[in-house]
Amino acid sequence: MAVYTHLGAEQLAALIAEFDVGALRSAKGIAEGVQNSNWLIETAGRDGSGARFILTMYEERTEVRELPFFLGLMDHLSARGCPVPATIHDRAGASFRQLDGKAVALIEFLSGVSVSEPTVGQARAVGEALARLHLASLDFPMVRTNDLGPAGWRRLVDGCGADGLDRIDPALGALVTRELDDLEAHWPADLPRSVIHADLFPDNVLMLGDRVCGLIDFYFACIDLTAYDLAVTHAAWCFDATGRHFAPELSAALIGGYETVRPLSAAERAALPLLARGAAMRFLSSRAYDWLHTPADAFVTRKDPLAFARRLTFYRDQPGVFA
Ligand SMILES: Nc1ncnc2c1ncn2[C@@H]1O[C@H](COP(=O)(O)OP(=O)(O)OP(=O)(O)O)[C@@H](O)[C@H]1O
Ligand SMILES: N[C@@H](CCO)C(=O)O
Repeated sequence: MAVYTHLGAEQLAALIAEFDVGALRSAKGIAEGVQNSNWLIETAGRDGSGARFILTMYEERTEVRELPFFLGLMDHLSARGCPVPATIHDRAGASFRQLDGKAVALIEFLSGVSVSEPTVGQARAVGEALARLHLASLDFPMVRTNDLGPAGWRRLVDGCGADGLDRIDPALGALVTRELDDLEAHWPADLPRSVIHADLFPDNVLMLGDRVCGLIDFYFACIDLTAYDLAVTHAAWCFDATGRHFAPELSAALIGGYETVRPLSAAERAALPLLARGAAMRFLSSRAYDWLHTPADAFVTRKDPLAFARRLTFYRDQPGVFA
């Protein structure tokens, strides 16, 4: 359960009183998520008819100095009509506050549920929503570089130690070494750049039927190659959880939906196989690092790196899926 910090009722009530949202009525810890602590908050609302919010307490993996970028981006996208939660600013106008030495933000609650077996209609809608996010962020003035690009993957892989990858699977070290060298040598520099979400997995999209109601968890967002974000979303949506089964119909729907809003250039389309290998390497390297550095009996469930090793092999062997 991802509530790492206990907050007492009095402490929560005093915190909520700093916002113009009515008095606290209830607060329930949210089990999903591994990075930060989240509560579903109910208040009386400004007019007494009730209102719901998400309270996020940023734990050590989110850098507080980066919050103005993440929260400012959410406000920017929300103001431009994207289904992104806005932050509720406190009475002094701040988008986050300090509580018990940690940063906390009150965030608009959005309806919807995360799907685990996406349909073609849902994949299409996510593609469209991602393209709208890219276009809506073009005039966002802040900058954050991607610390999980090729140099970041190398850092994580080095952090796995000389035989760490092979302890996960005997063939993993050789695969990663070969692919990482090749990705570093050929990673494109001249494709269009924009804000990217960089982690748009199904658990970060709230849906009702085929409608995208919420894009959440912007804590990896940064400026990078726009088409790389489509590749990340492809890797996240177009396979089963094990990475063994590719769903061509979801792939066509995701990319088709994206292109109804933002057509890819010929260079972006040609780069997709490489970008998808990079996307697979991104999650393979972070999952492998966490796999080796998280005790087996820890509070959080470790995510399987091999599910992304299989995607990496698939993208390497089947570049034609993007033709
Ligand atoms: N704005 C929102 N509206 C409704 N529900 C939300 C909202 N933000 C978060 N949630 C709920 O809280 C859960 C955890 O949120 P989130 O994924 O941001 O946590 P996290 O610990 O930062 O994530 P992760 O482990 O994916 O990095 C989500 O799965 C969703 O159910
Ligand atoms: N979405 C990521 C976790 C956050 O980086 C994964 O599934 O590995």
